[in-house]
Amino acid sequence: MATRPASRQRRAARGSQQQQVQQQSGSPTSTATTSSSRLAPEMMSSLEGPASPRLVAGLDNADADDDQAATKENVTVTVRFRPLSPREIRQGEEVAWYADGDTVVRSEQNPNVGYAYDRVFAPTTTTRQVYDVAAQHVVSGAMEGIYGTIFAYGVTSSGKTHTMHGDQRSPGIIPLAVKDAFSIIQETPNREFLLRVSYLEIYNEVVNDLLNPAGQSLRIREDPQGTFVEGIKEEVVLSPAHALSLIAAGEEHRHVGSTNFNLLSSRSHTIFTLTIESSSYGDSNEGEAVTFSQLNLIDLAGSESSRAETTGVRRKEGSYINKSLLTLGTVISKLTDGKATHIPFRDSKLTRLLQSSLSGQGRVSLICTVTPASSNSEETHNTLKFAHRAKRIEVQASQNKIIDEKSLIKKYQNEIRGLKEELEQLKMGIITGTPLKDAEDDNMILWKQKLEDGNVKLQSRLEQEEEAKSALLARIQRLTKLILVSTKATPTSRFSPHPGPRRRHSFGEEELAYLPYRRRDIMLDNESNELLTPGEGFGVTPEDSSKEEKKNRKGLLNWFKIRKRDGGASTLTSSECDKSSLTKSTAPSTPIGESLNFPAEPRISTSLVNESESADMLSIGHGDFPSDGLTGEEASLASTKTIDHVDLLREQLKILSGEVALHTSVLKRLTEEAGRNPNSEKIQMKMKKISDEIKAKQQQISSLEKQMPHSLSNSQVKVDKLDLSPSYGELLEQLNEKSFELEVLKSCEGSR
Ligand SMILES: Nc1ncnc2c1ncn2[C@@H]1O[C@H](COP(=O)(O)OP(=O)(O)OP(=O)(O)O)[C@@H](O)[C@H]1O
Repeated sequence: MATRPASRQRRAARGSQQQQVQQQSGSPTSTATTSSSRLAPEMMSSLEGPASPRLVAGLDNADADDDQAATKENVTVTVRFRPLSPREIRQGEEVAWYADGDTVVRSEQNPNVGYAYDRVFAPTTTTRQVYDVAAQHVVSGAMEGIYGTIFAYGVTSSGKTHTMHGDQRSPGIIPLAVKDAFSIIQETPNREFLLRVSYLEIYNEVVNDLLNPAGQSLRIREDPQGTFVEGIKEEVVLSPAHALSLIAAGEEHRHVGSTNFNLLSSRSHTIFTLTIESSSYGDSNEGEAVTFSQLNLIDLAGSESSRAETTGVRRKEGSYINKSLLTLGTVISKLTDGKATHIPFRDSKLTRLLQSSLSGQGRVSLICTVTPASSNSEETHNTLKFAHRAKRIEVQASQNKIIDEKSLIKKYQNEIRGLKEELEQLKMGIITGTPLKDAEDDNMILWKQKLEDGNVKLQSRLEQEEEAKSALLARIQRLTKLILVSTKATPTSRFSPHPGPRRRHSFGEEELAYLPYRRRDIMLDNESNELLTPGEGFGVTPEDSSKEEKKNRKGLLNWFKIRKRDGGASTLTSSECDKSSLTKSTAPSTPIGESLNFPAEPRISTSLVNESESADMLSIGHGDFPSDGLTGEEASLASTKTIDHVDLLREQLKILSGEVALHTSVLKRLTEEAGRNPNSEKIQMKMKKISDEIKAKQQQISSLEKQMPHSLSNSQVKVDKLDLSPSYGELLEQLNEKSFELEVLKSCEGSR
């Protein structure tokens, strides 16, 4: 008996070699290749491939009609088999369903029962391959303004979280999509982008904000653009590592628990949303509508049979999960039966939030995860029927444009434009409406008088001008860096209607730190058994991947850190911004940067720095600032420096908090591992190392926090010391703006 499940399991693993396997089993379908004609007619669905990525309205010549243009597509439906788990094999489970070729799932018991989909992935398929077929076109569409939704559906323990989040060896659809989004920006030099993320869970029919623990029981509201969650926190993201660190922080708050079937079972549905705005690059975008879309990446909780849990909290969770999934099923049935007059979207939070996607706005990809195991045969059959129905949903892939006031990128672009004009005026000395020439004449007299008196007021005024210019530059630079552009120097092409060469992603260690090293280690078996599938290699050779790994060893988080320091350093120079002081900037300047005669930062880069450099950055502290008893010039420069320093401190705090979240997440996983392997010294050592790192980072956080008010009050004192004219006072007020992050947050919330 022990060998039978293994041979069955191998059969499921060899979808493409099914002919040979079926001959072994003597199955009546042994001569069949992937043929839909053998399927019961009512069970066949279209065998066409997944919707191809198409640009609906080319941005080059988009006019009002083009904007409305839409292409009808069907939801992309794929089925992913996971391998039998060691436990299932030990228990003598047999294969009940298997992949018959690339597009058909067939029942082992009744070979006439089969279902066809856009693609069926055998257990050996890597998540990278799943991504290429089931997700890439949705992600690239979203970057072009077409709403996109990708979700994993299946019974508990069938592999949804493995598919959507993955592990460090095999990152899931979410990290791959995040990485892809940033690669697309890099490959699109003619446009500028603003990306923000939100992350929520629906737990027991309550919507919680995973990025903000205070955001519990949020309300779902509607506006002409569709449903949205009121008060959800949105964060502008600057790099893949930044976005992934937010997911890591969010995962800390997600509800998971162990069930009879899965040690780490998701007890809530999660929706990770990437909001993408873009407009053409440069100053010519004034008045142009902004391309806007959202990409929803959804990890559903798994439906559970009554044998899963019979008591307590898990049972209650299970019934909420089942109810919302049932509503999802009903909604999909009604959407596809053509006669339904009422679609019960409002019957569950999940369907309410998915309403726009399911009613046809944008691309949808449904990845159904299934286990071949015979004990789950009935549940798998239900999943297959659900997937089959969903295939009939029609969606419209149309590009979305929005008007100014809804757009955050527009808000920033306008503000940058305004500040640049102000800066020009300041340079020409006309900012207060008092011609500088007159002022200069006055000042010449004053100058003589002051010289005679030994007063250096003019000097001070020149310094104030410099300071005001620096402040404007700093503000422009801070806003500019939120808008992402490619570092490629020459804009060559607009969005290409044809997909470009396939992007291959490699991740830095820290980017995936929130994921378990190898999720399969924590299956219910309490043993470190391998599932019978080879490790995933992302379609690259081990050699390639080890090279890539080395190249990215430090991950993009470090790039993010050093970039901040570059940004800080540049604002510390004079308004003329001596380029030689910024030789670290490896990428070409953006036009905005050039026109302002200061080097813009490389906003997408994989430049690597080592830990000691980031430690350097953290050591920028009081020592860098002039002590009391400064000359006017020193005080003036110091106030600018101090304000920039406060910004820098805030960003360092943000980065450190992200790192603490990542480390805490790793520690949590290690603790669970230690519970299962109490004698493993290696795990204990790792845990100690991680806790030490958390402590060290927490100390850094508290020392930075102590510096914050000190820096601010220092700055205030120094600014007060200067005898400021009202116009300079106004400009300096900008230096003392409220927290930059708070402002961004407010804008994000206000933009809904
Ligand atoms: N394709 C796969 N290849 C290898 N291992 C897999 C695969 N799919 C799932 N697994 C393993 O099976 C176990 C259960 O998977 P996972 O937690 O992703 O299921 P789930 O559907 O998200 O469950 P739940 O609904 O209970 O959260 C995990 O240990 C996971 O690593």
